[in-house]
Amino acid sequence: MYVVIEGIDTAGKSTQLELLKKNFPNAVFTKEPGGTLLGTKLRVMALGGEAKSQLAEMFLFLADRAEHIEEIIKNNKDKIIISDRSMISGIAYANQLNLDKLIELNLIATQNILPDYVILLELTPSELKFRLSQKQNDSIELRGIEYLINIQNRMKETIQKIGINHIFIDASLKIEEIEKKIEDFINGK
Ligand SMILES: Nc1ncnc2c1ncn2[C@@H]1O[C@H](COP(=O)(O)OP(=O)(O)O)[C@@H](O)[C@H]1O
Ligand SMILES: Cc1cn([C@H]2C[C@H](O)[C@@H](COP(=O)(O)OP(=O)(O)O)O2)c(=O)[nH]c1=O
Repeated sequence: MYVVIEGIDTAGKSTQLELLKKNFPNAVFTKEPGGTLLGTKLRVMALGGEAKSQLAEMFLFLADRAEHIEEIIKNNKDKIIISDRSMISGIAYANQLNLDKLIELNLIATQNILPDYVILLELTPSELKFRLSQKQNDSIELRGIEYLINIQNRMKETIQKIGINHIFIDASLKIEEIEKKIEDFINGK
């Protein structure tokens, strides 16, 4: 079972993943970008803001995704896999091509493998503004509130368009409330 946690930067993914590690001790925890050896190198390049071309940046993430599917997802298909981000981020953050083309490119990278369940943590603009003000931002986060809310909308549109089993959770709820919703969703309650 391949489960992914999605959400724009600061939505609370890492916070919930720490709790999931306690609640699902036998699951395989992974992430994009950077879930493999090659991926750790691609991650540094992708997040460093070095690429002048947005297309080049997108292909770094796609290369990371292709390696991640081959090495982590296919090799653990009998276990519960819980991943921090997925092709949903890949499609939503690469907004220079249309959605159909991006889905096609991402399905090439994933060998047509889709997540079984997607959990999207959803932020309001004001909560996003507050959370970004509380931390040092990387090159993508520096693009701003409107940019990230637009990405969040694209995440929702992508999840609905592909038709993956999903739950959208208000990221401003209490940490424990979110934890409970995620656990119930994964356990099929
Ligand atoms: N439900 C919540 N309510 C309020 N603050 C939260 C909540 N979840 C996470 N945070 C805080 O928001 C910030 C970003 O959370 P984090 O888990 O690092 O997000 P992400 O991994 O999605 O970037 C952290 O300071 C974290 O403590
Ligand atoms: C997976 C993926 C992530 N990204 C972006 C989203 C994030 O800004 C960054 C990944 O960083 P991440 O480690 O998920 O950041 P955080 O913990 O701050 O949420 O890369 C893309 O632009 N394309 C992609 O395909």
